[in-house]
Amino acid sequence: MFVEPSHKRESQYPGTGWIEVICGSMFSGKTEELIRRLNRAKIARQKIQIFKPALDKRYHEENIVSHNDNSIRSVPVHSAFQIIDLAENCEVIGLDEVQFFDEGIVDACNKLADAGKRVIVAGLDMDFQGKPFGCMPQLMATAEYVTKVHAICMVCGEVASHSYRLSPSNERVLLGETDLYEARCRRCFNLGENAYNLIHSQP
Ligand SMILES: Nc1ncnc2c1ncn2[C@@H]1O[C@H](COP(=O)(O)OP(=O)(O)O)[C@@H](O)[C@H]1O
Ligand SMILES: Cc1cn([C@H]2C[C@H](O)[C@@H](COP(=O)(O)O)O2)c(=O)[nH]c1=O
Ligand SMILES: [Zn+2]
Repeated sequence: MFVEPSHKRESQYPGTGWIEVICGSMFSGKTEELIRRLNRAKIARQKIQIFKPALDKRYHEENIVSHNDNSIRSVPVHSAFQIIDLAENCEVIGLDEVQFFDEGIVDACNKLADAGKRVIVAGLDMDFQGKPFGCMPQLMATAEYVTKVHAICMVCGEVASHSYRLSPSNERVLLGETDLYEARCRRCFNLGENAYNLIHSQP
């Protein structure tokens, strides 16, 4: 479990912030982990602000909601630039679904961290094709802390790191939940649509 860096760090190096990345497949618990960290910052009476890309309106217009129905209030934003201004007066910034932000998000997160803020981002590390998703590689490279969380493979019950798309669409962005995606391990992801037959017919 991730434990926040000591407050001593802040007094040793005043004005130094940092970036935390929470990544993994769909259903791996990224949003739950983001909410957990932000709630702890709230308990510590830190000023927090949470953002999500405006395009993600699956569960709620404003709230960030996990597949487990945990939720926290957030501000939908259209571009990375908006975040710098909106986050000016807070100490801790949370971003969900960060893979959907434009490429300016990497600079924005680094500027905020340089300005002494704790920046916690959660996002898909891979798309439905198993390719690195948007800004995620750059964010992971420039973050101080990277946590990869895992789901359970819906086919075989192993640890899952991939998001398997159940529809034939090839668009990179296709919002959905269990209607369109399932978590899979590498083997079942590569087996594709035959995975259930192949895995469950083995002696
Ligand atoms: N295949 C799965 N593996 C693990 N958890 C799953 C799976 N399918 C549904 N869940 C639920 O999803 C929750 C995690 O939701 P969430 O934090 O929103 O994940 P993420 O943001 O990574 O998509 C789990 O606590 C569990 O209740
Ligand atoms: C793999 C993949 C996912 N998406 C969409 C599907 C969901 O709306 C979000 C991910 O949500 P979660 O909180 O991580 O479960 O992203 C997509 O548009 N393209 C993809 O390749
Ligand atoms: Zn599997």
